[in-house]
Amino acid sequence: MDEALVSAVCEVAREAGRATLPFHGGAVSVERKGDDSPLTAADKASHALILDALRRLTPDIPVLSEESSEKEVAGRRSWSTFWLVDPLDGTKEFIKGSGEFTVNIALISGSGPVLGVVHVPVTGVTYWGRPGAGAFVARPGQAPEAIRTRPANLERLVIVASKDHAGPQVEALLKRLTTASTATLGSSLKFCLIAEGKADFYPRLQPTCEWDTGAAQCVLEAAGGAVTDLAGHRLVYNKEQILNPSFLAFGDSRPDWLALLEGR
Ligand SMILES: Nc1ncnc2c1ncn2[C@@H]1O[C@H](COP(=O)(O)O)[C@@H](OP(=O)(O)O)[C@H]1O
Ligand SMILES: [Mg+2]
Repeated sequence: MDEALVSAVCEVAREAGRATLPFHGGAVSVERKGDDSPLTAADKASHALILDALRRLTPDIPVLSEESSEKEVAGRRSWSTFWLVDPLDGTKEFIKGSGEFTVNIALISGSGPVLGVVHVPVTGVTYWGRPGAGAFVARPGQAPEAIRTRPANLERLVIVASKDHAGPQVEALLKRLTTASTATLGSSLKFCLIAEGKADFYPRLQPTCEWDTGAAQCVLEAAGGAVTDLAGHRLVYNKEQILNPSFLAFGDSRPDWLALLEGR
């Protein structure tokens, strides 16, 4: 993959982020999808912009977005390479006006991501990563920097968890670990904090879909971390079900994260 494609995809994510901002921070009208999850005009604007831009950039690579039809979701099984897009991850946080939402674009090849771009519209920060090429962050007005996960210090862990969908087992862990500091955050930002060495562990036992994790998993893996199911297998893509299993995301693979989660 050439660097020009990587830069172009980062620019698509930034443009999509700019398209969400006029809808942010005011009274935003919310529709409910078939599964009762929220949908705003910002999700739709970002989806339309990304679809159009990726189709122009790589006409031969199909695109699957959270806002694609169910027919397209089912049709993806025959694709070997495709763009996997969450045009606005953290819609609940977007509606609250918290700024903890992201634009996510992954390139899936076979069963895993080979490029991931996560953009944070409110701060203008963009993360990207490719296996073997490393992970990077670009902050507005600054040159891109390489990012790496950090070794976990079990006495001073930083644990990140969903603000809206943590669930009882993760909440119990956060209460039990008095030596850890915790941050609850919306969206794929949680993976990015681990990728840049500011947090150690993100346990996720509540449902997510492949588009919620593909781009950020790629950034985290390229930064030295991993995302596994509870049996320790890498989270994979283009599964029969678009839903992911419960997973553990971490920067350092040495600690027994499942034992920590289960209080063993
Ligand atoms: N019941 C459910 N089934 C599938 N995915 C769910 C879900 N509840 C939440 N999610 C996913 O969790 C994401 C939010 O995660 P978090 O709480 O970490 O911000 C949502 O992303 P969207 O905001 O893109 O819909 C949604 O895709
Ligand atoms: Mg999402």
